[in-house]
Amino acid sequence: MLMVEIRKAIHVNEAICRVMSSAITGPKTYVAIEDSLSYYLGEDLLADHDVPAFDRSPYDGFAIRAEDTLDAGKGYPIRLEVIGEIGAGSVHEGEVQANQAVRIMTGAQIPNGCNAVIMLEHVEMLEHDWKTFIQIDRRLTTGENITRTGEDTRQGETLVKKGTYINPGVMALLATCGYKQVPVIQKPKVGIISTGSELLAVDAALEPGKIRDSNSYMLLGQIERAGGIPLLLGQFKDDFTLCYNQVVDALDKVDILLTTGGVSVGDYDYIPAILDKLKARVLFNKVRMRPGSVTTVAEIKGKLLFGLSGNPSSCYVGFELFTRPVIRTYLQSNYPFMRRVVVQLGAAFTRPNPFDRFVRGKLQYENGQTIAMPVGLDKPNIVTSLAEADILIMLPGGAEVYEKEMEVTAILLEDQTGTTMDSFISKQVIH
Ligand SMILES: Nc1nc2c(c(=O)[nH]1)N[C@H]1C(S)=C(S)[C@@H](COP(=O)(O)OP(=O)(O)OC[C@H]3O[C@@H](n4cnc5c(N)ncnc54)[C@H](O)[C@@H]3O)O[C@H]1N2
Ligand code: MOO
Ligand SMILES: [Mg+2]
Repeated sequence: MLMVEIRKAIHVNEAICRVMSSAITGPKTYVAIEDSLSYYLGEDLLADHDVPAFDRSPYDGFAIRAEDTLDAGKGYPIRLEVIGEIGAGSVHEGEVQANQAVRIMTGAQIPNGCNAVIMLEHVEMLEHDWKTFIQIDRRLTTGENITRTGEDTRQGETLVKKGTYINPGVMALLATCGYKQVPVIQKPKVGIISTGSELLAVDAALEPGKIRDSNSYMLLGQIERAGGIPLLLGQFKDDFTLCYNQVVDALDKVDILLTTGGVSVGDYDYIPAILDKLKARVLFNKVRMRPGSVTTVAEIKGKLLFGLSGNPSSCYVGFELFTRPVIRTYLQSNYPFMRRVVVQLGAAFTRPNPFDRFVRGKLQYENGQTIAMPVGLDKPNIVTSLAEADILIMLPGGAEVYEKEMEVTAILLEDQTGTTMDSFISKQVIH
């Protein structure tokens, strides 16, 4: 009689800890600033100069000396002679004297001698003896309407820390500080092998008993969202030698390897045997979670292989919980884990489950309240629910029944900010 292997299921937190203890960090490299979006910064970004580097005008108007306006008031305008004009990028030569003004545009350097700016709309202009004058009927204070040197930041300040996700705002700072080439952490190459004799290519017509391979493309998107470079290595039928050779071949080409399917206890589930033959160190092969309980992670010569389930929802959740933080660690992110929020559950879950559940859901905003609304059928083989999902609703296992409007924790899938492992794990209920 054949014996079915009984696997020891471990808690999700324990599984995360085991994976993270084998996660490695990637090397530093340089990319052109125009290509730097979504990389992680490889060095602290320091201000190479005061920003701005000179006092400048925030308005189109006139640079003046505040002391010349001491006697100005409603009905008692004072008059200044306009002795020049500068646009942004130009500098007024010489020193502005008493009762003189310079017409100035937004962003232009404040001329020497001036200490205030008055907006164009607040003066009256007049011509007299071929000269231009402005009339001002209010008193200005020293420093009024002047953007000060170093107001934004001071030279030497750390503007962005190493390990920060480069968003468009960080790109502005990189440009401000003159980074044509940006130090970043190299993105990991993450290989995808789909296994299953039932799998068809995406452009193939359906045949009896067959399905199109959707996990490959789902994982491709998940890898990119996590910050890795996906490599589609193909779909392979359930044949031990074929799959074994593909895995061996792939391990040479990638930093992290993902397989989908063939990881459970079925007759054609060859991933466990492949890991065995590779003499891989299996970190776990059963997790107390739904979906994704069959997720298997192993280490082979310093590389992690994620044996993700073939079931689409299980594959998706297994990736987000275990592979994503490994990719983010490779990228040297300071916050490799997904952030969570405490929200109201939008629909009841009355079927108790001994395993922790990660329900695909979306955030909704109703009457000032944030609601975690489950999307689609909550079964591992479901693919349609994934399109709408932007959160995983965590429902800790046990005898509990989850009523609508109860407070639950939702993991944010689209958020790039992230959090630390300690903070991610401490928010989960430990059994
Ligand atoms: N006797 C038991 N049977 C099963 C168990 C168990 O503990 N004992 N676990 C179940 C759970 S839970 C899951 S999840 C699945 C895991 O199956 P595998 O990871 O071995 O995956 P496959 O058997 O290859 O396929 C499962 C399912 O997913 C479809 N699939 C596979 N690859 C793809 C793909 N690339 N794109 C779309 N869909 C895919 C496949 O056709 C199957 O329907 O095992 C349960 N069984
Ligand atoms: O591994 Mo299965 O995904 O628990 O659903
Ligand atoms: Mg199977």
